[in-house]
Parts: sequence; structure tokens; C-alpha cells
Amino acid sequence: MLPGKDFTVRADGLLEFAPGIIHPEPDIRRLADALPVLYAQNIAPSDRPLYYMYRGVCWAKDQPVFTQHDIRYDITVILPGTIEGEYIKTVGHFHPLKPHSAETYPEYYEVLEGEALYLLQKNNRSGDVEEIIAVEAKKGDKVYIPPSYGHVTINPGSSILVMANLVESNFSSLYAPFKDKKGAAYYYLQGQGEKGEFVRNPNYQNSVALKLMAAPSLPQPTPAVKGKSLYEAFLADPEAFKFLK
Ligand SMILES: O=P(O)(O)OC[C@H]1O[C@](O)(CO)[C@@H](O)[C@@H]1O
Repeated sequence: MLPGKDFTVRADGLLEFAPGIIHPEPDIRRLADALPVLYAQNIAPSDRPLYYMYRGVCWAKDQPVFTQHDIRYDITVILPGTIEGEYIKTVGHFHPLKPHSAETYPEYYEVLEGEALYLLQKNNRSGDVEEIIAVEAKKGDKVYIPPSYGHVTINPGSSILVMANLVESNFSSLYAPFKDKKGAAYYYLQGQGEKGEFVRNPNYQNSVALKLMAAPSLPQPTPAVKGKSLYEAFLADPEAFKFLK
């Protein structure tokens, strides 16, 4: 699934899909939904859209493969801009444990357009932060969210961010850990220069240094993605993605 080929991105961030692609109406997260995890407090709730989530996108002919393997392909569009100086980001969530396992569900992202900052955060038992990594990703980069890590995606750029993910299709995400702390352990705010700056979230009892990494330096969980988009790679070899389940 590629912008310009399978769908076009309108100036307002909504997508127009080619005929033959199954695409639900987008779920929209608005400013009012993000209030509990923002750096700034006392912001008035509003309907301002922040991001659009198209869940379960695929070519009609490919749907049986996704259904058979309980895998979903989503496309998320995060608008550029800031809220009181904080770059627009997803609300963020953790994933539950896989059944009969001590491991939580992972997830696999790919940047289709624009740039992204993925915050990957592991918490300790008391809900404070054990590790936090910021992954800088550009068009074509793939970012694996390993088990045990919650995740937040930030649009740090001045253009629309379009990203895709492959994820197990039946579980419900866990929002409380980030909401309870008013977000991840770091916020990304407008800085003095062109780039933003990370600011520690004081609602965590402990303080952990942020690790900054570039997406291409991260290990990939399967060689099946080499030279292919996540969509193509999954369709070519769905068994190679069974680690998602
Ligand atoms: O649930 P949040 O934190 O708003 O984040 C949305 C993201 O998570 C997903 O639901 C997949 O985990 C995507 O559809 C979307 O990119």
C-alpha cells in the first residue's frame, strides 16, 4: 500500500483509496481525546482533528489472508503541527499479554510518507519508566515495537505523516499506563532551533535517560521484509509474521 499508487493523501489528511481496496471509515482522534496525555495542562477541549486511523485496510482479494492469520493492516495519518508547543502525537498505549504467555503482543510499523518519532517505553511493576527509546524514522523505514514496550508516535515534521502497521487483530490496547502519568516519560516540544527538544515528564517518580536511535540501525524481527513494504512482505509470506501473534 503506497501513497500515490494505492491511495492519495488529501491536503486535509484524509485518504482516497483506489477502487478495489477495502477501507473502513477512519477513527478520528481529536484534541479533546489527547488532553490527558499532553504536556500543557488546562487546554480547552476541542474537536480539532489530530490523526486519522484507517483500521483493516487491504485489497479485497487479500482479505482472506489477513482474516486467516488474525492480522490487521492499518494506515494512520498524523497531521503536522503543535498543541501549545508540543508536536502532535498519538495518545499512546501498551498491549496486553498474549494468551497463555508471559509476553505482550508486539507491533510492526512502516513510514509511508513524512517522518516519525516513535517512543518505545518499557515500564516497571510500579508503572514508572524502566527504559525509553526515541526512534527517528523516515519514509520507507520499518520500526518494530517489541513485546513489553508501550508506544507513542510523534509527527516531528512540517508535513503529513502517513504510516502503516501490522498487528494482531483481536486484542484491545491498554491506555491507562500512559494516561495515569499524563503521557510517556518524555514530551517532544518546539525548541529554539529547527528541531524540537525532549522534556522529561515529571509525573514519573524516577528519571531515565532517553536513548535516541535511527530506525535503520534497529534490528528487524524477520528477514522477510528486506526490500519489500510491510504489506507486500506479509502477503508474500504470512508465516514469517507469526511472531505478531
Ligand atoms: O491508540 P492510539 O494510541 O491512539 O494509537 C493509534 C495507533 O495504534 C493503532 O491502533 C495500532 O496499534 C493504529 O491504528 C494507530 O496507529
